[in-house]
Amino acid sequence: MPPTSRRRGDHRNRRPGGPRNTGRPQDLVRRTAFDVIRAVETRDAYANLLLPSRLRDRGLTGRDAALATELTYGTLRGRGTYDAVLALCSDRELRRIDAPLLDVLRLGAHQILATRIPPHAAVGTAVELARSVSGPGQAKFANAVLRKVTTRDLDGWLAIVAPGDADETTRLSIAHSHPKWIVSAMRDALGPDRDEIAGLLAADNARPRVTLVARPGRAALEELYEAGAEPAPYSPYAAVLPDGDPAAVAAVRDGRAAVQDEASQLVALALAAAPLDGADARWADLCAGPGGKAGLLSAVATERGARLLAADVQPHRAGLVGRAVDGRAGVVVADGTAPAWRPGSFDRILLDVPCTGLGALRRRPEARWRRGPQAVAELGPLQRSLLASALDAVRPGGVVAYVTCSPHLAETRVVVDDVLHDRERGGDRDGGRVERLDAPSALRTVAPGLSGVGDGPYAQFWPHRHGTDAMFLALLRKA
Ligand SMILES: C[S@@+](CC[C@H](N)C(=O)[O-])C[C@H]1O[C@@H](n2cnc3c(N)ncnc32)[C@H](O)[C@@H]1O
Repeated sequence: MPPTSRRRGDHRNRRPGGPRNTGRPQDLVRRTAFDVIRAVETRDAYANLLLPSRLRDRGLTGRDAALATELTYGTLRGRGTYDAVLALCSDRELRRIDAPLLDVLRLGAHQILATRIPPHAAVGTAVELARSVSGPGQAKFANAVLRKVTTRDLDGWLAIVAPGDADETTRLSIAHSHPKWIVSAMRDALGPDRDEIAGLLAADNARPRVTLVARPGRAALEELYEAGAEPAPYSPYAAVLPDGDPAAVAAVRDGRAAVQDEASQLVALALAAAPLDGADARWADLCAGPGGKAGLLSAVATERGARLLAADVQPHRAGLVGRAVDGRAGVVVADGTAPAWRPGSFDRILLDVPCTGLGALRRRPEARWRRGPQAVAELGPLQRSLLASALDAVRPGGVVAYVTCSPHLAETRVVVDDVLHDRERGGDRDGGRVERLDAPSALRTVAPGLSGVGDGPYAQFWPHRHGTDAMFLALLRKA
C-alpha cells in the first residue's frame, strides 16, 4: 500500500514531487512516522492509537515497525528541545515555516540528535521527505537547516539552548522538552522533593515498560510468565513483558489479562483492601471507561462475593467496559454527577475522574503539547461535582477512592480538600463528615514493598521512583 492513499485522478492539493513510494522500506518507515505526527497535529489523533493501524496497513513489522514507533514517539516527545535547536539553525522563524515542513525538520533533528542513525543518512532521508512533502525549494532549505543541526551533538546544543545559568523552569522546559507550565506544576506537586524534578521530567521521556495484569480468577501469573513475562515489583497481579507484543499473549487476547500500569492496579486494589465495617457487597466504578480498573475490580469483587456496577457517561466507553468485565459487573451508561442510584447505595466506590493525564506523559507522547493550563481549570468543576456525588452515593461507613492520572495539585488534593471542606460547612448535600484514610498504608497492605508514595493521608505515585504512571489516590470514608 502506498504511504498516502489517494483516489485515482485526485490531484487536489498535490504538492510538487510527491508523495511517492520509492519502495525502500526506510522511506516508508519515515513516511509513516511523518503521517502519524501530522495526524496528531491536524486531526487531534492519538499516536498510540493511530500508529499500530498505520503499521499494519503498510505492512511494517519487526525492526521497521520498531523504528517507525521510535521516530514517531521520539519526535513528538522531543519537540520542545528540537524546536529550540531548529530555531538557531534556521534563518526563517519557525512560525513562518509550513507546518508539514517543520514536522519533517523535527523528525530529522530527532534522528540526528537522539538516534544512532548516521547524520548523513538522517539528513538525506529528511531532505527526500521534505522534497516529497513540500517540493525541491523547501528540500534545499531543509538540507541547509539539518546540516547545521549535525554540527553539534545533543549535549552541545543543550549547552547553548538550555545553559546552566538560564532561569530553571526555562532550562528544564527546553532540556526535557516539557511546556513550562507543566514543569512548574510538576515541581509544585513534588513539594519538598522538588529537587527530583529533572529525574521526573527525564522519566516522562523514557519508554515505559509494558505491564500486564492477570485478572484474578480469570488468569494466573504463571500463565503470563510462561508467555515471557517477568515478575513485577509491586502488584500481586502484575507481570512485566520485557519485549514482544502483548497481543501475542493468549490471556491478553482472551481478555483474562490486560495491559495495565501497576499504579492503576494498586489504586483499585487499595480501595478493595480499605478497612470497612458492615456490609461489603455493592461496589461501584463511576467513571469506568474504557474499563482497565473495572476489569480488575470486578474480578476481585467476584472472588469476594461482591458485585460491581460500572458506569460511564459515554456509551462507546461503557461498551469497552462491558468487554473488560465480561459479565462480572453490571455496566450502565450514566452521568456520575446526576446519578440514577439512590444516596448511600454502595459500600465501595472507585472514582477515577477525567483529568489532564499529566501522569501518563510517557505513554501519550503528544499529550504535553495538546492542552494548556486552562484544561486544569476546565476540569475542576466536573471533578468536584463527581466527588460530591460519589460521597452521596456511598453508604455511611463506606469508602470512596478518588483517583487521578495526574499529579497536578489542582486536580488532586485541592479537589478533595475543597469538596470535604464544602461538606463540613454543611453545603447543599447531606453534609456527613468524611474521614481521610491513610492511602499509603492501604497501598502497603497490597504491596508491602511500596515506599515513596508520600506520608499520607494521600498517596502519589511517580514515574521516576516507581516506574509507573503518576497516579494519585485519596481514600475517603463517610462517617
Ligand atoms: C480517567 S477515565 C477512567 C479510566 C478507567 N477508570 C480505567 O481504568 O480504564 C475517566 C472516564 O470518565 C468518564 N466520564 C466523564 N464524565 C463523566 C460523568 N459525568 N459521569 C460518568 N463518567 C464520566 C469518561 O468518559 C472517561 O471514560
